[in-house]
Amino acid sequence: MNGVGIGVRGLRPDPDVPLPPGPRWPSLVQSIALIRFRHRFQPWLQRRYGDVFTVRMLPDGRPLVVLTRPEQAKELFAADPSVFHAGKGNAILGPVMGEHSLLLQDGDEHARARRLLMPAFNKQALREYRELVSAIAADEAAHWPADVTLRSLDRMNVLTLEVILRVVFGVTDETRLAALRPRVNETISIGPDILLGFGFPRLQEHGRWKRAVENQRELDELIYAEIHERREVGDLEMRTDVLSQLMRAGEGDDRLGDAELRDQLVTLLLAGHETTATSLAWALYELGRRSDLLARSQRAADGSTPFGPSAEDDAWLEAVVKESMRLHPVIPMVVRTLMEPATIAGLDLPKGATVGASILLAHARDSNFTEPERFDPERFVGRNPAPHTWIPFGGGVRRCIGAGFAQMEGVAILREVLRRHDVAAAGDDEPRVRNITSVPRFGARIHVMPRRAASRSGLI
Ligand code: HEM
Repeated sequence: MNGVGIGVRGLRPDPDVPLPPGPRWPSLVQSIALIRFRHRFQPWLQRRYGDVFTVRMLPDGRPLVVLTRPEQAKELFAADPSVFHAGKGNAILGPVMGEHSLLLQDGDEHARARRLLMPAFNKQALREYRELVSAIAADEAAHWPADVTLRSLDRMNVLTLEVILRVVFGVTDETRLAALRPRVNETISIGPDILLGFGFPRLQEHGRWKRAVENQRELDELIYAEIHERREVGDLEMRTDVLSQLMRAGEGDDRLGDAELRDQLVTLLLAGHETTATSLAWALYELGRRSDLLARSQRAADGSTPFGPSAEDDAWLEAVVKESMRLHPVIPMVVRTLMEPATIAGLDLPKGATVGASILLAHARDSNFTEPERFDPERFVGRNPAPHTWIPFGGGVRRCIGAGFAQMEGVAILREVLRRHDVAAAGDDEPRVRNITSVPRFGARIHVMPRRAASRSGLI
C-alpha cells in the first residue's frame, strides 16, 4: 500500500542491472529520508534526478524505482498482478491484520478475497450505509462545544472510528461497542516498533509488546463473539452492514471463514479509519482558511432545493473531499515488487526490484494541476482530472477497495458538520509523518462556532 517494507525477504535483485539515477548515500540515510522526510525529499529527488529515480532502502540497499508521470502510473497499475506483487511489501502488518488480509495477499488468493469483498463496497451498498453514517455524524457534530478551538483530526478520528464500528463491523449492542472502543483504539495506535517486535516471541512477554498481544487477543474474542452471534441469530439477509455482507458473500465452500472475516475486518479498520479522518480534517482546515469556499460548502450542506440537497450540492462537497485528498495525500506512494524481471516505463527491471508511483509528486505536478499548491475544489466540479493524475487510492486490481466508501463518508460527515458549524482555521499547519500516513502536524486546528441560521432551524 505504502512502502512500509520495500522488497521481499530473500529476493535480492541482481545488482548488475543498471537502474535510474539516485543518491549514493547509505541505505539507512535514504530510507529515513524517504519515510520521515518524504514531503521534502521526494520533490528534491525529482528536481535532482528527473521523473524516474532510484532510492536504496534498508536492509541491504535494495532498489525502489520511483515513477512520477501519469503515463508511468498507468503502466504500473495495469501491470500483470502475478508479476507485480503488492502484498509482500505490507508483510510487517501481518501480525495485526492476519495472514488472510486483503492487503497482504497476492495472486489467486488476493483475487478471491477481492471478489468476495467487492459487493460490500458497490454503489448499492454505499447508498445503504449513507443514512447511518449521516446519523452518526449528526450526533457527533451536534455535541461539539460552542465557540471552541479543537483539533479537527481528533474529532474526525472519533467519527470515522464510530463509522467503522457501526457501519463496517455492524455492532449495535452498546455493551459490546463500549468493550470494542478501547481495544480498537489500542490496535490503531500500534506503531512500527511494536509491529517489528511481533517477530520476536520473547519480546511479547514484556511491557508494551505484552500489552499489544493481550489487547489483540481481547479484540479477537470480541470480533469472534460478534461473528458467532450473527450466525446464530440468522438475520444476515436483513442486515446491511459490511460484516453481514461479507458473511453472505460466496457460495458453498467459497465463503469467508471466521478467521478470514476477522482478518478482513481488522484490515478495513486499519486501512479505512485514519486515512479518511485525516482527509476530512484537512478539508475542514482548508475551508476554515477561505470564507468564500466555506460559504459555498455550507450552502451545499444545507441543500439548495426545497427538498434538500441536490446532485450539484453533493458534487461540490465531493469536490472538497477530493481536493483535500489531492493537496494533502495521506499515503505518499503505492509500490509493487517484481516476482520476475519485467519492463515498465521503458525500464528493464530485475526480479526483486520494487517500483512505486509517487502520489505526492503526481498531485503536486504543475503539468497535472494548475497552481497545484492552491486548495481549489472547483477543479473537480463537473469534470474529472486527466487519467492517472489524481491517484490518492492507487490503482489497478489493488485500487483501494474503500475509495467509494471514503468519499461517501466524507460528503456525509462534511454535510452534518457544516450544517451546524462555522469553522475558522486556528493557525497554520503542515504535514508530518505518523507511521505510514501523513497527518497534520498540529491536528488541523479549527475554531468552531455554531451557525446562527442553523440554530434558528433547530439543528443545534
Ligand atoms: C481517504 C481515505 C483513503 C485513502 C487515501 C486510501 C488509500 C489507499 C491506497 C493508496 C491503497 C493502496 C492501493 C494500491 O496499492 O494501488 C489502499 C488500499 C486499500 N484500502 Fe484504502 N484508502 C482510504 C480509505 C479506505 C477505506 C474507508 C477502506 C475500507 C473501509 C479502505 C480499505 C482498503 C483496503 C482493504 C485496501 C487493500 C486493497 C487491495 O490490496 O486489494 N481504504 N487504500
